[in-house]
Amino acid sequence: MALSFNPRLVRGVSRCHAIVTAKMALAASCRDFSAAEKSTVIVNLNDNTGVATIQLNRPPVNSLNLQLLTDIKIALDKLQMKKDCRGMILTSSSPGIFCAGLDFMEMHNPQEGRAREFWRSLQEVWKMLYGSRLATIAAINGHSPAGGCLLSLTCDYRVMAQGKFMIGLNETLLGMVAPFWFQDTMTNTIGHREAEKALQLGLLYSGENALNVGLIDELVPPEKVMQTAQVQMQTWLKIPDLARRLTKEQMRGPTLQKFVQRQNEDVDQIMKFIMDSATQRSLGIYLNTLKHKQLTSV
Ligand SMILES: CC/C=C\C/C=C\CCCC/C=C/C(=O)SCCNC(=O)CCNC(=O)[C@H](O)C(C)(C)COP(=O)(O)OP(=O)(O)OC[C@H]1O[C@@H](n2cnc3c(N)ncnc32)[C@H](O)[C@@H]1OP(=O)(O)O
Repeated sequence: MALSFNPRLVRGVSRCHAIVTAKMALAASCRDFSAAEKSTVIVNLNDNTGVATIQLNRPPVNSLNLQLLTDIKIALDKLQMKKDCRGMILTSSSPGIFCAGLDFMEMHNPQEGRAREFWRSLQEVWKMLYGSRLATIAAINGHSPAGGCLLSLTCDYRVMAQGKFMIGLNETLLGMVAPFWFQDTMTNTIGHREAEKALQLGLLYSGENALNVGLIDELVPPEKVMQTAQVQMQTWLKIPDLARRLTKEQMRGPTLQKFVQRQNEDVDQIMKFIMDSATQRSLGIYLNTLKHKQLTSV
């Protein structure tokens, strides 16, 4: 079967693989917790406030490949082991793009072993973030489709930048089905009826409409996103940690338990789906759509 081939995308990916690690000047009270020299995340912990920041740092669009997922997991592991860390703000080092979702190169004609590892890493990152003991806020400073939207939905609160940015689970537009745990995370946030529409139609919301349906909690000018997230974090950290954490556990527990029960089955289903030629054909068509910039938000 002939597959669509998008040279522009392939160029983008080889560039992505040459990972750029931004150097940050650290304030005296901040410690750099980045996973490694060539990490695709920048992590800082402010010792005075107990609030950490994880910046996705995989230009140009922070698409989630195996390395970025692994680096997020390492960073979270380290932060959650620090007793004095109480909150985490998730954002991007590239204003204009929070996260473009899963890296197409992990999905397009993958090796099965790598694809399994990739999917398990995504599951692990979701599970850690959704069940995190930390108060978590997504500072969504740009586009946030699909897997990017999922990452933000794992957080306790979402602040998004005003502008022409879009957010949503647009999987059906790719001819794909958002897995049940993507769907559950969305439904828990915006309710069943809105999630039914959003998921079936693959809706990408503008900031205003995302605010209207409760997909985000605040919409602010781009330069105020981080500051707003930090102010909001103080509200969350005023609550005694144990009470807040146990409440979160109770609210999210059933979704996490369902996920754990079906986690292996989910990997098998995804593998069957992604290794299928019809899936690869749809994906190829979508990649051409992306090339011609036909994505629009509602
Ligand atoms: C192994 C198992 C895997 C999968 C299982 C299969 C199915 C199960 C369910 C799947 C669930 C899927 C979840 C997803 O997240 S799929 C990804 C969906 N993402 C999108 O649809 C977003 C696509 N991107 C865009 O719309 C735009 O790029 C964006 C984010 C609005 C930014 O626009 P702009 O600033 O104009 O930048 P460009 O479009 O020019 O992009 C720059 C550069 O990046 C490349 N790129 C963009 N997105 C991705 C991506 N997701 N993966 C890899 N590369 C990406 C793009 O091609 C450009 O490359 P260039 O060479 O031109 O610089």
